[in-house]
Amino acid sequence: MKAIHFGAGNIGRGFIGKLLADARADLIFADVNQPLVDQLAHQQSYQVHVVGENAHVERVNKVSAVHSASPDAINQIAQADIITTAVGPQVLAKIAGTLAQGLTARHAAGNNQPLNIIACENMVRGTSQLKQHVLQALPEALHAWVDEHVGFVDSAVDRIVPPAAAANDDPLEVTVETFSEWIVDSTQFKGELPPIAGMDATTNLMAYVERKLFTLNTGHAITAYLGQLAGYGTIREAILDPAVREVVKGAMEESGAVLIKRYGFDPRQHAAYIQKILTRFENPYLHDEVERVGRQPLRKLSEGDRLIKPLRGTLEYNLPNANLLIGIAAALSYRNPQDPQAQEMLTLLETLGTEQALTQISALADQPEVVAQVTNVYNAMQHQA
Ligand SMILES: NC(=O)c1ccc[n+]([C@@H]2O[C@H](COP(=O)([O-])OP(=O)(O)OC[C@H]3O[C@@H](n4cnc5c(N)ncnc54)[C@H](O)[C@@H]3O)[C@@H](O)[C@H]2O)c1
Ligand SMILES: O=P(O)(O)OC[C@@H](O)[C@@H](O)[C@H](O)[C@H](O)CO
Repeated sequence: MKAIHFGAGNIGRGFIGKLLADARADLIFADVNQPLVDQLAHQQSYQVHVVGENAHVERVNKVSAVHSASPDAINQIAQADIITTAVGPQVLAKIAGTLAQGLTARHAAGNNQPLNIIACENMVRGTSQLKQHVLQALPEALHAWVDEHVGFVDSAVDRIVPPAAAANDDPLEVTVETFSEWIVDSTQFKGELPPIAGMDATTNLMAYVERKLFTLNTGHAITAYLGQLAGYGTIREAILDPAVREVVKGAMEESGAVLIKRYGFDPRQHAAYIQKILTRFENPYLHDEVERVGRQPLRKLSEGDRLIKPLRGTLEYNLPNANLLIGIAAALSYRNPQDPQAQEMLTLLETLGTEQALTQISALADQPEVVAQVTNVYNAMQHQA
């Protein structure tokens, strides 16, 4: 099995790339970070520290790396059996051009073997969105061939992987939690399901994507935003504060009530799922900064993402949402001069005012009452800060 993984970052090296290597795939990382590409190409292996219960170190061997926009990457796409990504939602559109060039070369070479492409990003049906970008970049004459031979497979991916400590002298080493979950949509594959241990297939992907994004990521984001407001640097410090924990747990329960109603999850199992997530946030072996988890607040406040989509669910089913509203106000309060989206959000708040900025950022024009409620909480937070 020949595999190309776009994005040799935390989740790329620490989770998806590792599973592909464990499955004995011939694995090539594709990234834009040239020093990282050079280091991987030179070293061809790296260590993964699995921390928590049964802590141990694993080595990933025999990997190679190319620049993601290079002719090498295009050649590799022409020959690959599986392509995965962990580049960030906003980067999918950027790699679509390279994928389209690779597919064009594959077609020209007469390679009709099935190819499956799986985006492993924190978003709902990210691969389907990537497919649209790729089709836009391809001549129409190739669309039918792509439909026949290339599977665009949506997935849900869960493993907390913060960046390695700055003091670490091995830039390739990654530290990961023990827990991991990678679920793919079995209905979208072309050819046989690739034999990758740790990749589980389902016919009911949406339930798993929303369960993960609207529980773990909802709680994670709120922990980060309330954590920053309370002056904490890490997720662990924040979640150990009873006041933060109460809102985070409450917001996950509010979102959970929507998920239970929508997908029929067992309420007791869902409560256990939330409890396990709280324990994962407390992980004493991970140093996960609130700035990583809170990154790109405009994305996190967008209508289909972890804060607003669960809120919309509570409005649809007439369910409680007081903690989600606090979480949204905390997200608006997030400040980070190093994060372009945090800066853009601040500019919007200053130029438009809170109500109009939130309405625009989160597409809430039809919910003026909710916007007013969040604004009240936000104003109170600014006075306390
Ligand atoms: N870290 C986690 O805990 C975690 C867990 C689950 C899902 N995710 C998701 O995985 C994705 C990546 O997250 P991460 O934490 O690994 O981020 P990261 O910043 O560590 O890694 C992203 C990598 O993508 C590379 N990249 C950027 N533009 C590229 C391009 N055009 N072509 C190829 N590579 C490019 C970057 O250089 C970087 O190495 C995100 O969508 C994130 O939401 C992360
Ligand atoms: O990657 P983001 O920015 O969408 O979200 C930040 C974290 O919540 C996220 O990376 C989690 O660590 C991950 O989703 C755990 O599976």
